[in-house]
Amino acid sequence: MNIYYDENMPFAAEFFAELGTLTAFSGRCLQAQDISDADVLLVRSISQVNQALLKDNQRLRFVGTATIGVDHIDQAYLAARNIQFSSAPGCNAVSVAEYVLSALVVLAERYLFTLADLTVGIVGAGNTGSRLSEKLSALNIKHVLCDPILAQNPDDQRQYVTLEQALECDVVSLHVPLTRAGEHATYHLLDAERLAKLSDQQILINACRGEVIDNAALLKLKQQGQGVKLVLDVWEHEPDILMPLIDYCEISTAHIAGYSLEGKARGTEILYRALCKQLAILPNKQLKDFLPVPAISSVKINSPIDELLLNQLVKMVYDVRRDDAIFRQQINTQGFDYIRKTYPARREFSSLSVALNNSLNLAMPNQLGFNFNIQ
Ligand SMILES: NC(=O)C1=CN([C@@H]2O[C@H](COP(=O)(O)OP(=O)(O)OC[C@H]3O[C@@H](n4cnc5c(N)ncnc54)[C@H](O)[C@@H]3O)[C@@H](O)[C@H]2O)C=CC1
Ligand SMILES: O=C(O)C(=O)[C@H](O)COP(=O)(O)O
Repeated sequence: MNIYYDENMPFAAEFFAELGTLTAFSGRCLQAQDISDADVLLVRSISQVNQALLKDNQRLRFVGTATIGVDHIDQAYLAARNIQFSSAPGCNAVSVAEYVLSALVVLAERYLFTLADLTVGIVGAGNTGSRLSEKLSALNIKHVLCDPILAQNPDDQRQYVTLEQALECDVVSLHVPLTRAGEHATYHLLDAERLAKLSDQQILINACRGEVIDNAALLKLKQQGQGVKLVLDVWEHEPDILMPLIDYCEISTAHIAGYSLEGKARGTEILYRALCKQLAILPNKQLKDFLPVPAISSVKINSPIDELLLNQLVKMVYDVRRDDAIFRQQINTQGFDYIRKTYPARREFSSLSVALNNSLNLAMPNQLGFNFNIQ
């Protein structure tokens, strides 16, 4: 069985070598002739999987994308050809939530505000939005959810607000899929009219898909003095992004919000399990056997935990300023994809054990994700 996989898929060899002959490819420039003899194709978000890519292949049985987003996959075409498909729902949701939290911590320090005074509007309350909600709850940060699709689900007991209400919050964080049609289409959800209503007291974070914000309209508004503070991880037309927008960002990064090692590798693991199921074999490998020991795995806290201390912990595991600095330094010389391909290993909060003194700390903010324990 010929298995072709994106070279930017951690532990692909460890998971898949037993199942077939492996060939790695570079995702952005993948072409039909490269995969004409593939039985299994494993991609990431930068490969468009459609009729044009698959036209020379008559034997493909399985396509997997090690990502949450599926806007690069023509699922109707795969179904019409009876090719099994799997994505990796939720694989890097924690990573995205930790990116947003790190950005908020950095901006709180930059502008001297207290996170607990903020209200965050989470637009899209699926996996990434929900993980963010849990972490904000742990920090007592008020937040509201906007998700008109989940709001219709009688089994979902959460309270929802409208998009216009979410856009009035101190922080607006976008967590929707990119959809171009239908009642809840998200393409240019934040168009010129909605963007114009945001003020310089607000923070707008986009770590879902660039096309959810009209980037040209945003740039025009910024050039006219629009003050909203921007955190952009995703951009329209990646990798050929609207470069002048970078200078108007507080934090700008190269679509790496979901790039924790755990997040990327969970995507590989989910596809391994899906392929095993398709082949009717029992999976015998798991991610925890491959993840390296983190550089810093434990710390001890000797005072009561408060917001400042928690902010320090967040930055210790992931400080988004590093990614922002690399982006600004390398985007002109190396380009968008190079920054992503050479992304250093970044671990999730759960990789850090935090020992607390029980007599000083009555409650542990477990939902934040650190591995708290009492000593
Ligand atoms: N920057 C990055 O590295 C990453 C970006 N993403 C992007 O984030 C997106 C969201 O990820 P998940 O939360 O895991 O997906 P999900 O599918 O679990 O949740 C998305 C939620 O958005 C809601 N939604 C859809 N249209 C909406 C609208 N018009 N208004 C409000 N809510 C709407 C859906 O009902 C759903 O609950 C992905 O589709 C992907 O494009 C995901 C992972 C990493
Ligand atoms: O999971 C998603 O959806 C994402 O946006 C991924 O983090 C994108 O990573 P690549 O697939 O572009 O490496």
